[in-house]
Amino acid sequence: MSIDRRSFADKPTLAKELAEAIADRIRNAIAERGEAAIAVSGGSTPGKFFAALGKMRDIDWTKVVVTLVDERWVDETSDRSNALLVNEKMLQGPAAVARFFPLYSGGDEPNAEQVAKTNALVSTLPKPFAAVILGMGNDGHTASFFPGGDTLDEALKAPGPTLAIHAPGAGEPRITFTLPRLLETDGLYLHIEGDEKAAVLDKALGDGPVDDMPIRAVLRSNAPLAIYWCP
Ligand SMILES: O=C1O[C@H](COP(=O)(O)O)[C@@H](O)[C@H](O)[C@H]1O
Repeated sequence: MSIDRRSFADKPTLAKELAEAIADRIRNAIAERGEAAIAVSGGSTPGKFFAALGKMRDIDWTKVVVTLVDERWVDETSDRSNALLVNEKMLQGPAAVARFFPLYSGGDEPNAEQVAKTNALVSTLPKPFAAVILGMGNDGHTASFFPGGDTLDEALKAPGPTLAIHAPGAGEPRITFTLPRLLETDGLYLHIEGDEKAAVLDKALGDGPVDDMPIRAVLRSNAPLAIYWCP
């Protein structure tokens, strides 16, 4: 386990520093492989980071593909849609020319047919990811690896690329990249804010079952992880 835990004074500073780190990853991937794919989280935390990254002019956004680590099974008109957040906050200005691969593929339920559609799309992503930016809920979930998830075990072990998951704390049905697929990345980041999340992280770093706090599967993987936190 190699964890680099970084603290920043406030949210704008964290957003700027994280955006610069991800921009470096994107530029390096483009220089090495001609294109870059990043997978970002949704929820309430990443808005400022998305805005800071999307404003960067020294990235060739025509060579960038953005996708989500996970999605609520709602269409993009819903204010619960992670895709809506990415489109409104990041894919504006210079970043508007980037391609976006959504995980939601239609209908009320991520059934086998819908997940197959999403998998067909995300299987065309450049590999590895240039960067994967995870978030974390106060229940210790990350991506849509929720405690009590009906496919949690598979989500943490299967090659994927994505699968459907339902959990009591998840609200809607979900689709999520699997952990092995997310670990195929040049850089792995965890972005959390606030004292409550710092306490959840401290707890997750201690002993205990992965099923109780699925973020532990990330923390206990061999992948180098940079944690970005601010109050
Ligand atoms: O539902 C989700 O929650 C997590 C954490 O979100 P936050 O609101 O506590 O920042 C997020 O990382 C994930 O992508 C999202 O689908």
